Amino acid sequence: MRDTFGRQIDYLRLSITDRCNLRCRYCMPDAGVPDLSHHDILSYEEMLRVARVAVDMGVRKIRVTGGEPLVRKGVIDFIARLSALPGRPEITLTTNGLLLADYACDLKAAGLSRVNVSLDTLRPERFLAITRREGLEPVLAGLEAAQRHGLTPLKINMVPIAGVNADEVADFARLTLKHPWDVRFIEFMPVAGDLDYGEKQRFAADRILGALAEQGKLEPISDSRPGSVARLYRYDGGLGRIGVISAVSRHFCGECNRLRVTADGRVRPCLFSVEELDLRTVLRSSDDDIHLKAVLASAVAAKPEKHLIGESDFKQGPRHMHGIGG
Ligand SMILES: Nc1nc2c(ncn2[C@@H]2O[C@H](COP(=O)(O)OP(=O)(O)OP(=O)(O)O)[C@@H](O)[C@H]2O)c(=O)[nH]1
Ligand SMILES: C[S@@+](CC[C@H](N)C(=O)[O-])C[C@H]1O[C@@H](n2cnc3c(N)ncnc32)[C@H](O)[C@@H]1O
Ligand code: SF4
Ligand code: SF4
Repeated sequence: MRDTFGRQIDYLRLSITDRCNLRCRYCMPDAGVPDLSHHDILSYEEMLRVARVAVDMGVRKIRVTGGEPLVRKGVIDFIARLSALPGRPEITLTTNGLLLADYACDLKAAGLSRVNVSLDTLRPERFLAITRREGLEPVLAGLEAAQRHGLTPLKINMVPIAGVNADEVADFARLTLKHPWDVRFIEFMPVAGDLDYGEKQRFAADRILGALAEQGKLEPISDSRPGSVARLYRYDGGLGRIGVISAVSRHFCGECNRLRVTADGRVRPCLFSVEELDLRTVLRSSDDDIHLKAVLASAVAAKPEKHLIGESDFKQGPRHMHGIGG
């Protein structure tokens, strides 16, 4: 699939739930999310059909996300069926890691290739302040389990916020000296307007790089994979790599290779789309895949050249990140 700007779209981000066992302040309201009825959420059967058709149209990588994907019942079996699809797409997962120690072995056996784990602090009291829940220890155990079971290369995603956790950038970066992990720092993105951190607390890539440089000399690494969102570096002697995902200050939209499907069956041409396409109605009204293909092709055709953050016509959509999947 090629979009109108010549970009090859071969990466599907599939959100399997909008619910979560954490309440990160920049992602989800304190009260959680209103219950969607069983009927509103795509069944695994429906998602497998979407995935099969997308693979048929050229998708090579599927990322399972959420909300927290590991809280949806039956996720292991779903991943096993995804990874067995004709065309054998690469199946990856983005998780907060809380349940990873319990699931890592089964995820690997189900055919999952690797995991990206979101973690914003290495300090227990801050973990509670940021996520409104306890849980640092299980996440750290989850990282070790994922490494042990070969869900690698393991990536950690950290969103630094000034005055909250940005002073831990160097501590996170130092993890790469001892572990073969990619530690990636992500700029906060204004997806929906009413969450906890404001514009003043953004910690942009230049500040991240400044904090990293204080630790030692960063060697840039070139990443030839198309569609990679991070600029990569390494410290001398480090086992792992350091990434900076400058989604706002220096976007990577020219390399965009992705489509998103939400748990309630909408396709989003862009992470920041205000308009979505309704896949669910089409899924439920016809068994002929031709209609499904047409919706996916329309979403690809509707991909914008780039996001408009910082420009006068940028509009925030109604969905929070937990309803999109990152
Ligand atoms: N602006 C923007 N940010 C993205 C996009 N895709 C992922 N991100 C952000 O990058 C961060 C890391 O995303 P992940 O879920 O780990 O996925 P990924 O970076 O595509 O994963 P890899 O396959 O390991 O490269 C998250 O905060 C996402 O919201 C995108 O298309 N646009
Ligand atoms: C929405 S979560 C879904 C998967 C899983 N629950 C997790 O936390 O990894 C995916 C990613 O989005 C990131 N994220 C959420 N809100 C964000 C925001 N406003 N700006 C930047 N990243 C955000 C999280 O840090 C996480 O890495
Ligand atoms: S970032 Fe992930 S873990 Fe945190 S509230 Fe959002 S969905 Fe849940
Ligand atoms: S912001 Fe939109 S166009 Fe840019 S990389 Fe992300 S999804 Fe693609």
